[in-house]
Amino acid sequence: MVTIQNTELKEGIIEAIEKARKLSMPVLVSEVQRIHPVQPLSVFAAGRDQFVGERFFWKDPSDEVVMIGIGICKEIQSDQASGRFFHVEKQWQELMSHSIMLMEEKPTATGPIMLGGFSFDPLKEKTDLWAQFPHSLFHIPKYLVSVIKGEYYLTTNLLCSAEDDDSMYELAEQERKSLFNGIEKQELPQLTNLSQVNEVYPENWKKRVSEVVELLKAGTMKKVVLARELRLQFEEQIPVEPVIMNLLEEQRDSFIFAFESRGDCFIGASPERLVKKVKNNVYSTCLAGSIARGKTIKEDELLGNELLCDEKNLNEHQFVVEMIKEAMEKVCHEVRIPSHPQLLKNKHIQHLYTPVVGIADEESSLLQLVNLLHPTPALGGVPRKEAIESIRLMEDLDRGMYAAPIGWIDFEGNGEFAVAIRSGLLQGNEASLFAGCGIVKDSNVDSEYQETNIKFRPMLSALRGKE
Ligand SMILES: C=C(O[C@@H]1C=C(C(=O)O)C=C[C@H]1O)C(=O)O
Repeated sequence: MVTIQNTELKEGIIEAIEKARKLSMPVLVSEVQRIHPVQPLSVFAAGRDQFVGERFFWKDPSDEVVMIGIGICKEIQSDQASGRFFHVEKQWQELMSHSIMLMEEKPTATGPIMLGGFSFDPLKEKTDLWAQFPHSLFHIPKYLVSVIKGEYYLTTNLLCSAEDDDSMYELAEQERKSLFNGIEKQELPQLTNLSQVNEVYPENWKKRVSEVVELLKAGTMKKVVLARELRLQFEEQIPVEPVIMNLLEEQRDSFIFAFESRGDCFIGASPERLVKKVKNNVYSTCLAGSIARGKTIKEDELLGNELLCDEKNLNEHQFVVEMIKEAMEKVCHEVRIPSHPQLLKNKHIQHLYTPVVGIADEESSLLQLVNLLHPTPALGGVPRKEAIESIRLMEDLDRGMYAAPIGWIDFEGNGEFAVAIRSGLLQGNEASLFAGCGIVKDSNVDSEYQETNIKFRPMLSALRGKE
């Protein structure tokens, strides 16, 4: 039983309405209370009836932060191509600067939070595939359940305008009661049958890889990441809940995310952190260089050792290390990076992995770091500008939010962004899955193709397709 306490939300709403009248702008009121433990996926499922299309699920690899956003209190977007990170940040800071917070304690990832992300390349022509996701899109959820180090919190966010009155309180109370009523008895919908898997023009993709290899041999570029798409058909509409459940079970050490917008859902299990900021502490990840998992422990070790010694993969990895180091040094007075990569093993794949830790200068912000880091050469290439231009021109794919930053920010500027890989877009009874790999001048077309097949597996398996 989730008990929602009577708190000072009503007084907060009255105060926010008065403030909204004085300032002639809407004012956010945010209330946080502790609640009894509740299954995160049941909260997500409970939002299905009233808030389908307005939900967000997030879990980090260490289970430190689990968040479920239900409903939209306010949407923040930007269609600007240049300066989009700062445009979003400005809107967020403005809203925060006059918001009212009702909370006895301030654990991270509670209170007003914006959840969402950015597209890979705002200059790439948008296709119908991503019509439901603007290039920069964040939701401040109406109701947010956060599980922080085993403690459970419910945040209620309401945006009060001059025309509102205190009946808002009764409405919110009714809404959250009906959301939490019988939550433990929630039954998750079943996954429907997968009827078809189509590779989207694989031969064209291979041709593009060869063209890029020639370009790299001839020119000054060193690396370009090329991605491709699988299109899946199901017998009926794909429910999000069982897909999240499968990802949670199978991809334990990954960021699990699901972002609903206007009927579609972008979902995935990424092993790659772009950046995390807690006060002045900054964390990032260099992840590039991949090989399959072995079928036996012995084979797995052999493959891992092969990867750790493989020059092509080590070079690909080094591009990422150098770029992340350079980017972080712009806003950090201390950056620590181990000199050799280690292995990061997920269920279907292993990678070269180098963690990065920094101490940020006082005035630097999380979105400033996102701006500096996205896209790293793990998803774009080297040099960054030329590689992005080549991807824009040569890749027959609208990446949308694939390979782009997805995550959250709280009112104190703390938060985390993952790189949205191992991901897919659910659209009614169809899904698109995305996977790419770094092309360098000694790339072999068939091995790169095989590598993308491995990278489709986490999502394919969660959708119960053939692995
Ligand atoms: C591009 C993807 O993955 C990225 C590319 C990698 C590589 O080329 O080795 C490894 C990890 C990711 O940074 C993907 O999964 O789609």
